[in-house]
Parts: sequence; structure tokens; C-alpha cells
Amino acid sequence: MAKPLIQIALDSLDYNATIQLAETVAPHVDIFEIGTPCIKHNGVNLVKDLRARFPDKLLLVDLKTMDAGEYEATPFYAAGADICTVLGVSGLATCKGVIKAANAHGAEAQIDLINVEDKVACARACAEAGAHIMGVHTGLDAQAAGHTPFGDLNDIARLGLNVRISVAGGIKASTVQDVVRAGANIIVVGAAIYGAPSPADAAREIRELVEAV
Ligand SMILES: O=C(CO)[C@H](O)[C@H](O)COP(=O)(O)O
Repeated sequence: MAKPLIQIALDSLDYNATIQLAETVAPHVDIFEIGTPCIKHNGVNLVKDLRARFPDKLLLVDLKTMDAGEYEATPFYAAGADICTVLGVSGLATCKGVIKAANAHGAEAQIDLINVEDKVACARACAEAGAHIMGVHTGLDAQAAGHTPFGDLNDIARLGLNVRISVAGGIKASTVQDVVRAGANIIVVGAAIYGAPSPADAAREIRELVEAV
């Protein structure tokens, strides 16, 4: 199996701080995620800017689309996004819209299973509809209430769907190897990198741990 990709969640609201963090961790990550608060605050021009500065990185725009999937996602793919996210709770029609927009741009759609009641049924239906990536995700508010994504990751991985699996939700150095072993293809790390005293060192450590599995 190919080594999992490492995705840094760029979750600052500040435009320049976002670019600076991207530059700092670039040697150690594969995917830049423009986090939901960040894309809402800064808009599509940030996608164009990161695309121009980092032509060799994958760019994920964490739209967490809830309605009007094709219409909302299309300008972000056109601006250079490789992956956009759509909420599984939005329903199949909206997910299909983002999948359609992704396919029209030779890009990928990721279903975010955050707060989905029946994650297995949603993952199965979205995979059947052509989703490229399934996002197992414990959000920041749920993390604060003590939740983790590990049980959900096992449930989704054991389905053996024809999709890649992304995992997010408080992943850090002490848990990253477990999520690799559990079958994650994309490891999302936010606070454990951007909140570290040295984000570059933290990102390097995550890379080394992933490579060592
Ligand atoms: O999408 C998000 C919140 O909705 C975060 O970007 C994601 O959870 C990764 O950040 P962290 O590693 O800090 O949990």
C-alpha cells in the first residue's frame, strides 16, 4: 500500500499567517488544507495564491458544503483545488453535486462524515455515488467534549470501500501510527502542528512516524 499522505490543516483566519505556516511546513506535508474558518474568511483568492506558490502540493478546500454542491464547489475547483469537502449530513444530492464538479475538473470530492448518524450507510451510499475520499472526522467541538475519530475509522476501514480514507480530529504524534495501522490513507493534523513550539519540527516528526510504520 502507498504511504499515507500527510495533510496540514491551515486553520488560522489570518491570510499572511496561513501562507507563512504553509511555507514553514511545506517540506514535510503532502496536502495543504484550507480550513473552513480560513476559507470563509479569506475566500477563493487564497486558493489561487496557494496554487501559484505551491504548484507541487495537493490543495484541499474544506468547504463542508451543505447545499448547492455543484454550484458552490465549482469555483474552488476552477481556482485550483484538488479536493473539496462536502458534508455527508447534507444528503446524497448535494454530495453528488460536488462529485460532479470534481469530475468536471479532474479533481476529487471528499465526504466529511462529521455528525453523520449512520456513518456506514452514508459512506456506502457516497462511495456508490462516486465519492473519491471518505473523511472520518471528529470536529473541534466534539474533541473538546472528549470524542476521538478512532472507533469510526475502524468502522469505515473495515467496509473495504473503493475510496481513500482520510482521518481528522486531534491526531498527534502519539496517535498517528495507530491511525496508519487502522487503514487511513490521508492523515490530517492541525493543532498538533500549528500549536507546537516549532511547527516545522512537529511536522517533520509526524512524517518520520508515518514513514516508520
Ligand atoms: O476540520 C477541522 C475542524 O472542523 C480541523 O481542521 C481538523 O479537525 C484538523 O485539526 P485538528 O488536528 O486540530 O483536529
